[in-house]
Amino acid sequence: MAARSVFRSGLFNDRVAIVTGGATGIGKAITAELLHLGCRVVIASRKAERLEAAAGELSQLISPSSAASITALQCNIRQEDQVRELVASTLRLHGRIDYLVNNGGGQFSSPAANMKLKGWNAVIDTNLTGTFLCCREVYRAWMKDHGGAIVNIIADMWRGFPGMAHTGAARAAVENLTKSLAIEWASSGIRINSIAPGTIFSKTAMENYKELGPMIFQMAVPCIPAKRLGLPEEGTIFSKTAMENYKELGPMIFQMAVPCIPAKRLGFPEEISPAVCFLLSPAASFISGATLKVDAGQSLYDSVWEIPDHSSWPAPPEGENVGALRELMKKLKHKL
Ligand SMILES: CCCCC/C=C/C(=O)SCCNC(=O)CCNC(=O)[C@H](O)C(C)(C)COP(=O)(O)OP(=O)(O)OC[C@H]1O[C@@H](n2cnc3c(N)ncnc32)[C@H](O)[C@@H]1OP(=O)(O)O
Ligand SMILES: NC(=O)C1=CN([C@@H]2O[C@H](COP(=O)(O)OP(=O)(O)OC[C@H]3O[C@@H](n4cnc5c(N)ncnc54)[C@H](OP(=O)(O)O)[C@@H]3O)[C@@H](O)[C@H]2O)C=CC1
Repeated sequence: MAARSVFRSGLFNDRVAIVTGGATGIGKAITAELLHLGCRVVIASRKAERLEAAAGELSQLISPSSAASITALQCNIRQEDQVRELVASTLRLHGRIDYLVNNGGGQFSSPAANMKLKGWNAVIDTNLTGTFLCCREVYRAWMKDHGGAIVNIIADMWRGFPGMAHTGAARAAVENLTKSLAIEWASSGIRINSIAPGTIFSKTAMENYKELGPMIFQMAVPCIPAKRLGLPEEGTIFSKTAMENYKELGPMIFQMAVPCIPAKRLGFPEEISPAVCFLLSPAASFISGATLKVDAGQSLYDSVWEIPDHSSWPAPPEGENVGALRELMKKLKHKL
């Protein structure tokens, strides 16, 4: 991974950052750019092996004359004691914490009606409670008395998040948490902002959705007049083996988002990290409680969620306008 940055090298010399989820995807790009700018970075997530491998790889990017360093610390942000230990270890190691990037998180894709409480809780605990715990611990242990800057990575949930309702709810809550903390902690000199990425491609993000291939069958249901999948004995599509064949197609859901992105391409982690560095930097010294959408306008445009044709909606109230429309439709039908 080659780190590049539009910012002045040495901008973050002697600064210390914690980046959760800093070993993969967007987090890895953020870590690489912070290192390039001279920062001492602690990356934290659950999978120790992956953390160590990323730390080894990213340390190769640090030039011998740089003040930068990278340390991997295992931490499940859902666990209060582990978050406390992450913050304490960082302070033991570096003696300060200037920046926190709450990037660790994620979800699975599922219609809300099918979600188990355990799955709902896993996503809320990770994205909302995990972010809260990290913010609270760095505040209590360091930033309360010394100030600092925090960036929370959220998501494009502005029109809800159909198919991932749990993460939509959690990210909207983090956006609101960002505003509350911006006010509560202003007097400590803490700035806190959010970044809402559009659809960002990375190998690890893609792998998270590999089980979605079989969903392609379910997605076809609205288009089938019988409103259910056919069975093999009916000579139609659904069978276990047919489904197995589509296992590889899950990651295609990233590609399926492209028509809904005004840029007509996916975003990449290296297009999120400059926005994070900007919000951490002195260039953003008057910005707090804000959310920066980094989505090429995706949130203003189209949705991948298809609503099948239906007639389930309650009828409109009878009156002259409904009557007029009915007459018009009758006439049009007659003409056609
Ligand atoms: C396609 C375009 C997407 C655009 C937007 C993209 C956004 C992104 O965020 S991409 C980044 C993707 N990366 C990740 O999501 C990585 C982190 N994610 C996770 O670790 C998991 O998704 C997690 C948040 C659910 C946590 O997993 P884990 O720690 O393994 O949780 P548990 O084993 O405790 O499972 C709890 C519970 O959750 C339910 N569940 C988990 N996975 C699924 C699934 N694929 N389908 C349905 N339900 C799932 C399930 O109930 C689990 O419990 P059990 O029932 O006992 O298995
Ligand atoms: N890619 C996209 O299109 C978008 C991504 N996002 C968000 O951006 C962030 C980064 O995602 P991205 O890089 O794409 O995907 P990745 O799957 O590569 O990154 C998710 C990271 O979060 C870490 N993580 C997950 N759960 C925990 C936990 N309980 N404790 C500590 N770390 C955890 C993972 O590490 P480990 O498994 O080792 O714990 C992993 O490093 C996530 O919050 C994601 O939801 C938001 C909008 C769009």
